[in-house]
Amino acid sequence: MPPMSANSPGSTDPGRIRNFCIIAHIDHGKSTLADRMLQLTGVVDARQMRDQYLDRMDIERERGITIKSQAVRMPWTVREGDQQGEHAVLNMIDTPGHVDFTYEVSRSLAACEGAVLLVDAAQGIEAQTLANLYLALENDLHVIPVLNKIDLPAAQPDKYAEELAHLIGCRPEDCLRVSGKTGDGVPHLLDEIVRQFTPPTGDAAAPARAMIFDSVYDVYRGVVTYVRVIDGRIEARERIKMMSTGAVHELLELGVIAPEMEKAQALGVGEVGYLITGVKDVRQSRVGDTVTINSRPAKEALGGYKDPKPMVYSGLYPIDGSDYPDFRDALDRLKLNDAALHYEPESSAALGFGFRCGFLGLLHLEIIRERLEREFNLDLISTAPNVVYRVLMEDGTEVVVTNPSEYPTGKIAEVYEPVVRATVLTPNDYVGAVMELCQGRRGTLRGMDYLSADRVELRYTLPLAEIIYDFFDQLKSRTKGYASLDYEPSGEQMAELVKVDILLHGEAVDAFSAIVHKDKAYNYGVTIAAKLRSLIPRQQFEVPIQAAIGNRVIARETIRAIRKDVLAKCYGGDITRKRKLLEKQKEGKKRMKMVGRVEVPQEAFIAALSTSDGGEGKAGKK
Ligand SMILES: Nc1nc2c(ncn2[C@@H]2O[C@H](COP(=O)(O)OP(=O)(O)OP(=O)(O)O)[C@@H](O)[C@H]2O)c(=O)[nH]1
Repeated sequence: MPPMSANSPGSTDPGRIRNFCIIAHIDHGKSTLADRMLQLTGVVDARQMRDQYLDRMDIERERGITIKSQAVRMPWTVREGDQQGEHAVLNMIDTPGHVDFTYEVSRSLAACEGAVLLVDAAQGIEAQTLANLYLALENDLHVIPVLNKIDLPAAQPDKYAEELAHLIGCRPEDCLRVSGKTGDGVPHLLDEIVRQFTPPTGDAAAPARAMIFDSVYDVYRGVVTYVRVIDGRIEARERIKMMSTGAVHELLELGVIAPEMEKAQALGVGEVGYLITGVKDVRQSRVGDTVTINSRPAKEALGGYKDPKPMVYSGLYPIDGSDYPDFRDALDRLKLNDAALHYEPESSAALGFGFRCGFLGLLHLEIIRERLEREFNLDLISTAPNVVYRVLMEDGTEVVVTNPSEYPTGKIAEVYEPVVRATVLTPNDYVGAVMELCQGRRGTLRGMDYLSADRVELRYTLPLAEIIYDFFDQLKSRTKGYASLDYEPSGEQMAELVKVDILLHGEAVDAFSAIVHKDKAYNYGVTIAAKLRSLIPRQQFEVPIQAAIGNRVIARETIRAIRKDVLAKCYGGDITRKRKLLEKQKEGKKRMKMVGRVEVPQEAFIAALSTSDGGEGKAGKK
């Protein structure tokens, strides 16, 4: 070990530092490799080791996915090669792998000089391998291609080294081969990280500038902000300033993660660490923002700060109405840790009081919902997710619609819907199936490339609304699980959309209103109407279920009345008496029809929403 002073936080020579991240398609083994690195560098010993050390949230561990990025400082002494014996400080920044969190990935990348591109040697390149690689290249990172899981019998490292080399433009032998599981090849990878990645450069004398690449809420300590120092130096007990808002906070503590929090006196150029200010809300300390010192502030913020905007909305309602206050408190608590979560109260005739919530995507929605149910013990129902529409009225006004039941009724000139640029990677055999699916979802083919003889990249522009439902499940089932998907927002397009209302006994049921493409309106109407018919019990009177666009009914189902058999005791005999009885019954029914209200058990709504095709799309792992 080098003497403490040379490599301790605040006084580390930037020349010794390497800031890097591991990028990979989901399940290609990023967390496992990170675990091995922690062990090999000695920051976690075997006794403390548990799988996926860095994924701290329970949900992360159970789902095996990384939601929030973390950064660990690891000492490494080069074992072989021309730099043998050099004492380096490695900062490994773990990045989330899912499309919903691309913004966090790109911020983490901006804090690094290099990226380890990890590819499962039994699977080859997948859609997020490409997406992450492009993000890394956009951030000017040096990329080390690495094939993982070489211990697997099904591994084909030679084949995929060719593919990877072709993609990056290097030689197949430049692709390293490791097993995160056994540790094979990992020390060599650590050596190569020191050798190939450049150390950070920054102006030590300039006013401090540090980029926030993550910010998490801790119940005991308030918000913990992860930063990478670009210029200057941040010392404990200084007052820091957030450059996007101008807010000034007292710095209570700073330090590094190794892999638990370790207090330090300062953080210098190129260093990665944490800041604690005592603020209680992550919105005050947002990913992408620049931190400077209040007494000597930097003039210009680091570029690239972006406010995360919700892409998908859904109404969340407690199944038991008396849970509403708890639900509100739970959302307030979650918000402290999630700057991207939006919500406002709404009420629905069918579901009672709840909140309209905005999410980055479907996985984000599922995670929040699961956390609400698990950590706060709430039973919730969510309405079909929808995207945000921009409606231009003929009178020139503009309405932004986040809830279908608030779709304007006046004269509409144009409607815009968000679109995404999607990349699908699929084996050659399934190209036809993928194209059929994308076309059925109003996709426009933008390009097609062969990455190798049997692997094709298809690029589509697709309406976001068409993929938030069951697109991913469909893609997987049509390609026997072989295709992978990645997408990013790509503006909006004009579309012929209509609002379909579902009327129960003549009254619109807000929870089922949906904005759909005009060609799909009929299908939506028929499906929901049929589903409700099967779920709502028969009443004393006839209940029509209608799907309508404006005043035009496009589908109808009827729940037949329970017909009391008034003739039961009237054998044979007098036909006029029979007729009289029937007349009377009809009148009774009529009265019921006019004055009666349909008694629909809430369970029926809940069942209809949770099983509808467009209901809770399963985002799953991508
Ligand atoms: N045989 C073998 N299995 C591995 C290796 N590395 C990872 N795995 C397994 O692959 C699966 C996925 O590994 P993770 O490390 O969770 O993958 P990840 O890329 O971090 O996944 P996300 O956090 O969801 O992005 C787990 O079941 C691991 O046990 C390896 O080198 N060899």
